Parts: sequence; structure tokens; C-alpha cells
Amino acid sequence: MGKPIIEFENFGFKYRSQVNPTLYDINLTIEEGEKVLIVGPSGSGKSTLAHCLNGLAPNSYKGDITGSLKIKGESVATQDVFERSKLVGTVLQDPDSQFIGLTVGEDIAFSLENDCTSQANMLDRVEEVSHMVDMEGYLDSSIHQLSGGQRQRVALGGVMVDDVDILLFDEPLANLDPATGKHAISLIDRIKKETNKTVVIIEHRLEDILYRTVDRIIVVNEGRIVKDATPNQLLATSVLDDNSIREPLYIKALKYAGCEITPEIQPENINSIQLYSCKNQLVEWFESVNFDANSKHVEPGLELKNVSFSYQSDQEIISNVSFSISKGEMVSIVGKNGAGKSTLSKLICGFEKPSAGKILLGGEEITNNTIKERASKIGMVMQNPNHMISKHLIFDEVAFGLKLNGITEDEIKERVEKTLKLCGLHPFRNWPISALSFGQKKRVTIASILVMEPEVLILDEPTAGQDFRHYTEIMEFLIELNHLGVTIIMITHDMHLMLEYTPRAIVIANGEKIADDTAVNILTDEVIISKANLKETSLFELAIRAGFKNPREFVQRFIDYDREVRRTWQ
Ligand SMILES: Nc1ncnc2c1ncn2[C@@H]1O[C@H](COP(=O)(O)OP(=O)(O)OP(=O)(O)O)[C@@H](O)[C@H]1O
Ligand SMILES: Nc1ncnc2c1ncn2[C@@H]1O[C@H](COP(=O)(O)OP(=O)(O)OP(=O)(O)O)[C@@H](O)[C@H]1O
Repeated sequence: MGKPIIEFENFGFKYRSQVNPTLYDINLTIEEGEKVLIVGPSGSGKSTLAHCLNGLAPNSYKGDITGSLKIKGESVATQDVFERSKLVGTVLQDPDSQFIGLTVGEDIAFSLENDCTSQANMLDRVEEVSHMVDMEGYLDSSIHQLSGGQRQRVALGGVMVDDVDILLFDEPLANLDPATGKHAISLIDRIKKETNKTVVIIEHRLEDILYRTVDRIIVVNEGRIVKDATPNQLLATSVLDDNSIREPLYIKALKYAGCEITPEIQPENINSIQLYSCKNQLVEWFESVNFDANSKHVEPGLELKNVSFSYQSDQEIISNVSFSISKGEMVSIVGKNGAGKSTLSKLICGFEKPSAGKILLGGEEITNNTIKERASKIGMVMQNPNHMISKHLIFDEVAFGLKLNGITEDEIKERVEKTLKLCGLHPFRNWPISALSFGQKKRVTIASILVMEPEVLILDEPTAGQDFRHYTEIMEFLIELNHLGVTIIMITHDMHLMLEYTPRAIVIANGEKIADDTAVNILTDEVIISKANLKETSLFELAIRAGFKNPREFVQRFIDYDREVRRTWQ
């Protein structure tokens, strides 16, 4: 047993604005040098636990603590945020809320200044850190000119240099492209091993985190710890499923095939798992299922013809991109951080104007239409919900667009209520938005666009911060809309989402389109995966390890089968 570094004892927290506590009976000891993953459904209290650990609660988020929290053996009850920051370094869920400097270099330097590093040393260290997170070309760029994932990388870089014993990451992968996510996980692992720091990670993307070993997984639900186990032990239970947390895809495939998952077969990673007799079961399952899922769409929807764009005249961000998405299609746009995906959506919505090329909707050119003209037909849900929300109450936020369009009060009420129900927000309709978790806020922004009933819906990372139940609800809801003829375009770094929900994907790298194919073909193509910072799927690896001659087909059958299973849940 190592020395305890974090000790929550009978710990509870109640936000001042809430009637009931958000955390109850937390008894959790984390030892020096441990790496612990905290998972749980949206709104279960994970970020609150993180805020209690880094002192934001109760210092910034006011509330009452019961029980005790000790760090390094000492009670921290009276510490302020600054004192706590010397013990715990944090990457928050919304990186925008923690930038201090104006440029990338200044922001990284700020973390070093806290440690009184000498000026000369500082420049070297800033270079080194920026290199670590692959941002060395951006040291003079303003934070505001960075893409969402680039901001996340800077935030990661900042905390990695903090001279603290505990590193706390709240959804570190949310905006990172899959390859950078993998890199970040390796980096966290390396720093932990080299410096013996204690690492606490909160993340919905369990499979991605388990790319590198974690010592323990803590499952939180409704403010309590419901399970504290090693990954191998946990994956052998149904706790993840029971608590709306997504299991790794290869585990799901093995379960579909009827294989028994035990800790002994080391299920924590696709490379560690022993398949034994599961191989035969997988083959039998594969042969027993077959679907022909794809239907063809032909009506013209959204078309881009040779579109180019630059923010600054010397650097082209989008280069000669053309594609055509039929009415009623559901397509992913994927690619590296900073590749130009969000910029493309800004061009489609009219927030920016192409320097060359045309954009058409339903066969008609809209290149010169105003944002307002497009807004009734094209809805856009942005990456960061805090960039979209302008109202105090949930109902008002969702009703806002309808009000602007002069819809009657009765109709507004009906449409807003219906949308809130669909988005799982109805119980909160009279709440202030400030009292929602990040995942809940994200759903508010989706609701505020859906209520407008757009023809084309563009969603930038629609499921970031969502637990599996809400993820599935949102995605199945989008599929329903899609079946009604709404064209859906998703910008995502979630390879599961792309595989499972969008038959087709467009890949952008350095502002150019480098592929336009089925999601399965793309995620099994090494060259494209590497060029666009994507990540191979564990299903493909499972199929190879189980000896399938056509692993692509195995992946496709899993996807089709899984889709059918999910449909029957509805
Ligand atoms: N600032 C706040 N003021 C009042 N209540 C809050 C505040 N932040 C969170 N809560 C309450 O705590 C609950 C849990 O929120 P928290 O952010 O800890 O959840 P989470 O598990 O991190 O969720 P997610 O995965 O969606 O980020 C919320 O449903 C809300 O009731
Ligand atoms: N307002 C701006 N001014 C100048 N450059 C910008 C601006 N916004 C974005 N950029 C640059 O344009 C490039 C593309 O950014 P964009 O946000 O489209 O990327 P992305 O593919 O959506 O990335 P991510 O996956 O990280 O969200 C990036 O290199 C970014 O630094």
C-alpha cells in the first residue's frame, strides 16, 4: 500500500442554490502515484467532485461541505483556491474558462511564472511544452484564433508543467482529435511515471482512456460511489451498462457473441484480452447476422463547389473543397484539430464568406445569402455550449429563436416542451442554466436549434460530455429527424459515433478533402487514419485477432447489428 494523498471521508457537498446535496457519503482514498479514472452518467457529480478536490467548491461554487477531505494527510477545509492550486493542477472541462495570457506562449509561460522560473529557462521550457502538445508553431497566436482542440492542447500543456503532486483532468479528450487524444493519454501516462504524480481523470470515453493502464475506476452515480474496482474487474461486471456508461466496442462485440467476460481474460485493453474460445463464438455470431442497411438518397441537399477560404490573406485554411450531401443524408466530417472543420461549418452557415467557390442548398446557390436567410434552413450547434447560451433560464434559451421569428406564445410553449422532453431536459425546464452540468448545457444548445426545425443540421461534437444514455437518446433522436428528411452533418472526433451513426464520412486534412467514403472503409484505412489523426477501431483489431479474413465486414456487421439492437430499445 502506498501513502494516501487524497482522502475523502464521509464527504458530501451541497450547492447553496440546490435543495439536495450533489455528493453524498464519498469515502475515497487515492494513494500517491495512483492513476484513477472517474466515470458516471451526466449530472452524477463527477465535476463537482473535481471542484471539491481543486478547491473551486466551495470557494467559487458556493456550498456546504460535510465530512472531511485531506490532501497529503492535512485537512484542506480552510484553503483558498490559490493555496490548493499548489497541490492540485487542473485541466477544466471548458478550457476557455482557464486561459490567462493573450497568446499561446504567454499562457504556457504563466504556469511557469508561478514557479518563479528564470527568464532564460522559461523560454526553453515554453518551447519544450509547446512541442510536447504539438503547438510549437502557434506560440505567438492569440488563443482566440485557435480551434477548439488546439485550445485543449494548450490547456493540457499548461498543466503538465505545473509543479504539483496531483493532476486532475476533467474530460481531457472532449475536443481532441483521436490521434491527439491517444497522444495526450500517453503523455499523461509518461508524466505520471516519470514524476510519480497522482493522476485523477474524469472522462466518458472509457475505451480511449484505457489505451494506457489505469489503476482503478471509480463509478459515480447520483452523487455516490457505486463501484471502485480495477478495470479488469469492472469490465467483467454489468456496472457500466447499468450506469449508462459506454463499454468498449470490442467488449460489446464479445458480449453479443455470447462470450463470458471475466477478470482473468484481462479485458481492459484490446491488446491484453485473451480470446481463447471466444474466437469460435465470434465466428458463429458473425455468420448468424447479416443486414443490408443502406438505403440510397438522391435529392440534392447541400453542395460545396470548389470552396476556398482564408482568415488572413497569407494562409489558406480551406482549399478547393467540394462535396455534395443529399437531402436526408447523415454524414460525419472528421479530421485533425485545426484541419478546418469548424471553419467549413461557418462557411456553410454564412458566418464567413468563401474567397472562392459556391455553396448550394436544394439546388439553389446560397453563397451570398445572409446569415439570417440561411438560419431558418440551416441550424448549427457549436462545440462549446458556453459560446451559445445567452439566457438565464432553460425554457427562455430554447424559446429564444422562436420568439425572434414571431411565433405565437402557445405554439412556442408546445414546441419548446416537446423539444425539452426529447432532449431529456424537461425536469429542468425552470432551472437557471448556470446550475447545469456541462453535458446538460450541451443538450440545451441542441434543443435551442432543434426547436427551429431546420432542413440541415450541423452539429459540432454533438455528444461531447454526454453519458451513454443521453448520447444514445440524442443520436437516436437525430436519426428520427434524419428519417423525416433533415440532413445531418456531424463534426466529430468520436470514432464510435462516426462508425455507428453516419454511413458516410468526409475527411479533412490541412483544409483539403482527402477522403469521402463509408465510415467503415475510412476507419480501416491506415493511410487516411494517419493523415487525418484518426484512430483505428478496436472492432477491426478484434476481428484481426480472432482471425477473420475480411475484418472490414466484421466491423460492418457489428455496426448493423448494434444499430438494430439499439432500435429495439426505443
Ligand atoms: N454551479 C452549480 N450550481 C448549482 N448546482 C450545480 C452547479 N454545478 C452543478 N450543479 C448540480 O450538480 C449536478 C452534477 O453536476 P456535475 O457537473 O458535477 O456533473 P457531472 O457528473 O460532471 O456531469 P457531466 O458529465 O454532464 O459533466 C448537476 O445536475 C446540478 O444539479
Ligand atoms: N478567427 C480566426 N482567425 C484566424 N485563424 C483562425 C480563426 N479561427 C480558426 N483559425 C485557424 O483556422 C484553422 C482551422 O480551424 P478550425 O476551427 O476550422 O479547425 P477544426 O478542424 O474545427 O479543429 P478542431 O477539431 O480542433 O475543432 C486553425 O489552424 C485555426 O488556428
